[in-house]
Amino acid sequence: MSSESRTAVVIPAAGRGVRLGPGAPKALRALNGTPMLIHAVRAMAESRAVSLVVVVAPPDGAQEVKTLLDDHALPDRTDFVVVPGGDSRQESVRAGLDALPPGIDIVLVHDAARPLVPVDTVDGVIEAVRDGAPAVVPALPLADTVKQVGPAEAPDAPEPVVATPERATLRAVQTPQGFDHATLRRAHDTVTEAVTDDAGMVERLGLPVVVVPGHEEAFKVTRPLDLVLAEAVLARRRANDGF
Ligand SMILES: Nc1ccn([C@@H]2O[C@H](COP(=O)(O)OP(=O)(O)OP(=O)(O)O)[C@@H](O)[C@H]2O)c(=O)n1
Ligand SMILES: C[C@](O)(CO)[C@H](O)COP(=O)(O)O
Repeated sequence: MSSESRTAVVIPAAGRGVRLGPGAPKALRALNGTPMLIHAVRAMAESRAVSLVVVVAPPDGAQEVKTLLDDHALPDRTDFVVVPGGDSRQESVRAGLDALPPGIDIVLVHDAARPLVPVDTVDGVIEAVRDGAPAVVPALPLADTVKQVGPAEAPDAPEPVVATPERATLRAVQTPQGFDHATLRRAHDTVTEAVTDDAGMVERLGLPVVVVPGHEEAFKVTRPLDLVLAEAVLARRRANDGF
């Protein structure tokens, strides 16, 4: 695929953010006074390769999201579309794919909940798809040892550990994940099992998925402490911009 290939991003932003606790839908909560979704949209539109961003809004929040995008400065070279999402991330991504116009060669899928991904990570994913990989995930090695557990023998009993996977072979996967458009479309048209990421659907087609370096700042805002970390990262960026 050449550097002329047209790249779009689907941003699933329709989740509630239950693990973050009560409040507005997660993507609409503020970081340094700006909705998380706007940070995520800016992070993706910062890549010069991205010409279209499809935001998948909470089912009852599409108009609110359109207004948000209108009210915040975004690059002129990028087009924006907003569609309502579904009950699961997988359904929301599919709604975003359905909104893509003809002529898109590369599709990135990026969580609104990863608002601080650096543009170099985005461009690294795009480059790997351009180089011929049908599916690309940014990922980091694990810091913790991971245990596989079995079912507890009683509701109050502790879970038994059944295995310790070799940590050196494990990676924590982030977004944006990048795809040849036809491959991702086929995956969403074919795979019916519930999966937690889009690359997992391509794996089920038997096609290769490759890893490129992720970034610590591409972490997912999932629990309350992640908000503290995100604010700290933004404060550090502001301080660095001051020099
Ligand atoms: N029905 C859904 C569920 C999730 N997402 C999006 O998928 C991304 C990753 O999901 P996650 O972090 O799990 O978000 P939530 O589902 O909102 O979190 P929780 O499970 O805590 O409710 C988020 O940008 C979220 O908005 C979505 O578009 N549609
Ligand atoms: C897509 C993802 O962010 C990759 O790590 C992750 O799988 C989303 O999972 P969640 O269950 O929606 O938090």
